[in-house]
Amino acid sequence: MQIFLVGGAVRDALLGGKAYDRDWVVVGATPEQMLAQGYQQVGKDFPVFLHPETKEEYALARTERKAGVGYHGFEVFADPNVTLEEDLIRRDLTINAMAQDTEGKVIDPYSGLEDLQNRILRHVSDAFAEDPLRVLRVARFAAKLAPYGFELAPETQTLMTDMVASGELEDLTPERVWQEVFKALGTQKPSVFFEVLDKVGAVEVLFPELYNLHGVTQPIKHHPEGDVWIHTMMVLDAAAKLSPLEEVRFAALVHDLGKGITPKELWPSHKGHEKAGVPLVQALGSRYRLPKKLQIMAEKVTEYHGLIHQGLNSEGLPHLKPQTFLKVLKACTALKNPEGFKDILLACEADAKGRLGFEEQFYRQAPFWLGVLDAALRINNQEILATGVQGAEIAEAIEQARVERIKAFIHTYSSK
Ligand SMILES: Nc1ccn([C@@H]2O[C@H](COP(=O)(O)OP(=O)(O)OP(=O)(O)O)[C@@H](O)[C@H]2O)c(=O)n1
Repeated sequence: MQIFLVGGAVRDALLGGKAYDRDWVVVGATPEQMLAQGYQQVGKDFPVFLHPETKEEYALARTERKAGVGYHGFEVFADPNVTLEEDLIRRDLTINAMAQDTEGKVIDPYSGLEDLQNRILRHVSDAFAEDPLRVLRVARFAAKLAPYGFELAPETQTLMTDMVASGELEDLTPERVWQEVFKALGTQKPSVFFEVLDKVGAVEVLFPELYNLHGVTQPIKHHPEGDVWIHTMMVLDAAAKLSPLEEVRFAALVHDLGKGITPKELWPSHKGHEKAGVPLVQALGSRYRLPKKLQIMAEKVTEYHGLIHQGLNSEGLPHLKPQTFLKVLKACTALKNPEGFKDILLACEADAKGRLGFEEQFYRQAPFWLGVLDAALRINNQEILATGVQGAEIAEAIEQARVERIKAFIHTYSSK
């Protein structure tokens, strides 16, 4: 029986990076023989085993993974009927189809090293087409490896385009699709993921709401670079620079979906696109069964980013009524979760970075909104109760006091 390190761990080590997962493949042993040698089977339908010496590390790794620290466990895949070369040829990309023996020697029957050095994402064989998820995996690797500048091999791009055209992506479970999207959102340049998917026709199939943003124009003064799709990709990458949270990045991705359905007579201002976008974000969220936290932030940013940008006008002066400021804060649950509101502001800052001439303005906008929030939160309940109000009137009095505090803050701010 021989054991080889395979996949991402070999690839990332050769790239000089750090690997979290370590996958091994065993050649020449049956599951029974592995069990007899002390390996522990962890997968029911698929032969996945735990190395006898790594049980503790595995247990620790599972806790670490839960805490989001990373994963250093060992998983051993074994199929007694295949050789190492047969195993590797069934893998997705040549850079993922290298193995390393226990002495550290690299086994590379499909020129993965050459592709790694030339920064090429190339499929190993026709077996690539057996799993349509690989279309998303390749896009995700392009995003993950973007700092190294990887390109898609033309033949791989053609195969991916054919796979998309055949309609098989529609059979993927929402969970598998979302898992890839989520990982891609975590990369330094998530736009690469969507650009690659778009190139092979997969955005139209999987995210028609995003696809609709192509060719939709906006005011040229702020968007000399192009349409809402390009703006969205810029905003997404800006969000990735501003926040490690997938919630913020996803909100940035979907914040302008409404522009894809605004009637042409409302171009390029797209008045009302914020509200119009909310049902689209909801539909996308339920299609992929997105986590609630992520979904809620995306809906809030979509609905309120326009108003948040109008907190201060272009001269830097407060621009909304105190009641409207309070309405936005309440709708964004900022009064209950001030830290969460900061994340909403980050998504709006990313939006400003995707518009020429807005970034500077936003640097004043965010602290201003936090000032408004602080004013709204500075309510002394005792003071309110001392006025003698009772029952339902208490809530009204608190509301009124909040409006007054915001008014006072706006006044001080404007007279500075
Ligand atoms: N649909 C899939 C899933 C996995 N693999 C193979 O299984 C390995 C391990 O898969 P995974 O852990 O998902 O990816 P990694 O390459 O380890 O990369 P990362 O950890 O960055 O996701 C891959 O390298 C690849 O060889 C594959 O060919 N096709």
